[in-house]
Amino acid sequence: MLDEVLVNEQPSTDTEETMPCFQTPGPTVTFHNLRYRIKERLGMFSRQWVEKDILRDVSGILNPGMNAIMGPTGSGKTSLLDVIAGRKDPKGLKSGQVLVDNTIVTSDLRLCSAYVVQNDILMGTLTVRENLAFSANLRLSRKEYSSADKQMRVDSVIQELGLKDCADTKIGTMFLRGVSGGEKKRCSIGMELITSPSLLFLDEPTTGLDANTANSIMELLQKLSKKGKTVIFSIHQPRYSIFSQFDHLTLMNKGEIIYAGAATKAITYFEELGYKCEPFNNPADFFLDVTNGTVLPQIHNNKSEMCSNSDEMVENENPLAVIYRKSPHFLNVKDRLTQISDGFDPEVTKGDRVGYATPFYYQLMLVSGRTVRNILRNPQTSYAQLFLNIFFGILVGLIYYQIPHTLPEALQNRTGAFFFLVINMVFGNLSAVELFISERVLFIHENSSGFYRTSVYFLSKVFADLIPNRILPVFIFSAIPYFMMGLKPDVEAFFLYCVTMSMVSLSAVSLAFLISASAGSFAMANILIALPYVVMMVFGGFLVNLNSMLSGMSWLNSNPTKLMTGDMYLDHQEIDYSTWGFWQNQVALTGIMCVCLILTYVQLRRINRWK
Ligand SMILES: Nc1ncnc2c1ncn2[C@@H]1O[C@H](COP(=O)(O)OP(=O)(O)OP(=O)(O)O)[C@@H](O)[C@H]1O
Repeated sequence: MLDEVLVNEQPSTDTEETMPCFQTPGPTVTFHNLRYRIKERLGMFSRQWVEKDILRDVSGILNPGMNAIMGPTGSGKTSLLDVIAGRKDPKGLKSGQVLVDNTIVTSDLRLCSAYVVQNDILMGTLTVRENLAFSANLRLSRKEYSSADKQMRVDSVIQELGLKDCADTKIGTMFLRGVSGGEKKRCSIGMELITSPSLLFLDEPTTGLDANTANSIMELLQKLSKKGKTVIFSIHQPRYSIFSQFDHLTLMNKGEIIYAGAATKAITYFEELGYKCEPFNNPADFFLDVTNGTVLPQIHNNKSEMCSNSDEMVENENPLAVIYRKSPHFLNVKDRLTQISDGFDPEVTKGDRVGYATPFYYQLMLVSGRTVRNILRNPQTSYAQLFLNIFFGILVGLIYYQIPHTLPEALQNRTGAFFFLVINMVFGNLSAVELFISERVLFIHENSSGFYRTSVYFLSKVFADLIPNRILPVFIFSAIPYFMMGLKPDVEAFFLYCVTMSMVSLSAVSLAFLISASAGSFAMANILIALPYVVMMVFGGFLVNLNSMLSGMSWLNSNPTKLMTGDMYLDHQEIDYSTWGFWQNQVALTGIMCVCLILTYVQLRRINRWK
């Protein structure tokens, strides 16, 4: 049904707004002599690195249909899937290449294929339908699809994936019970099927699901593959009903392929090597037992001798991998790969026209809309921020209620009150450090799957957080103590006071954003943010006289407020209270804010998207 809507899909010719997809039937993916190496530090503080090959010269051909990559944990299934899908850091690829329909995909295969990650990454506060609509609106070109078309596409996916009953249920968050695990997985697959890709990658699609749900997910994938799509997935230990749906099986062990070919012929292949699968044994379990060495060859022939006698092998060589490389299966694959390599013209490339499906302003509108909706449906932080500001506003107002105009209280209380206000502006914004940490995985996934640009995400978060959480509460907080303390009842003075408070708040928030985009965890972010805040507090001039401190780093021990007027105090502190002196501070705070925001954006662009 879904495909009926999509069969005539033609990629647009517009470079900016095109996301070419391989047409149905899906492409044939070939990988030639892939060698992938990672570098690991020997110890936490060690300067020495060890290199480890996690894919050792693997080659294969994956045609339209159900292509399973199986193997014990740590065998390299996910790594192979990621390298083929273009999701693994290319720096580690020491040799080999991946061809899709005999051509190199130069631009980004990530943008024209679909990849369903193992842990479902969805916006928990949105419903299934809203999540799917978000994907449709951002990933289908507006030139080709009207709103009604997109709506129809969302409905088809819901129908196709059996999500009708939970279409209007929220996905769920830590505080909100949402759809079941199986429905979440279906929704994750649906997010990708929206673009009707004919090449679909899935990383362990059944992990964490009960047997029936896992089965129904695999039936769904099989249905898609029967319509001509190339479905490639890694899977750990499937039950028989799932295994029987595989067309092609790639069996891996320690970064090498020990069998690749028709799933139905795998048992015969291993039986020829002397292994015996008991009549009621699940073939998938049998293969893993063979791979792990738990089962040994029972019938003895030349090949089985090789399997059990590893003395003949070069050290670290896996006998099963060596036998596979000498098998007719592999020689056949090798022949076909050689033919492909011979006929392959490196100049002809595919995917040059990959780009975002929608323009910047449209992405900004949709992503900001989702962010605002997320805040409204998850308003705890905003309420807490508002409550905190009102509480502290009243507290400061009560402590310094109607500040006297006579010395020394007039001066001492005013400096104390301003110190308290500024500190509250800074520390009251600590919650901003969670902004880019809590959604980091979602951002990386959506950004690398071509939903939106980094700048769009950055701007939507900044605006959606700044206005409800940072600017509105500041005005409420500032107004309460101002009038309670009985400060100058003058519109201009109140306005300048609000500007100063807002700028202090915004620069503190920007610094928190920068830390949030740079740190990988809350714990780290909290440590990093405390440092500049405490330094600013100490060096702010309220606690230490800067002049005396800079000259001798000695503590101020005279009490300047005793016999001084306000002007004298400011002079003593060498604070310029002329008009320019005032605006100088605002310019400095604006500068800090701009620098922090620019660096935050740079950090977001630098976030490592590779696995
Ligand atoms: N980026 C990386 N850095 C360090 N080690 C890595 C990296 N990627 C993969 N590895 C290592 O390579 C090996 C294969 O990992 P991979 O995730 O591909 O295995 P897998 O077969 O999918 O395992 P599982 O079923 O447990 O997910 C593991 O030992 C893993 O620790």
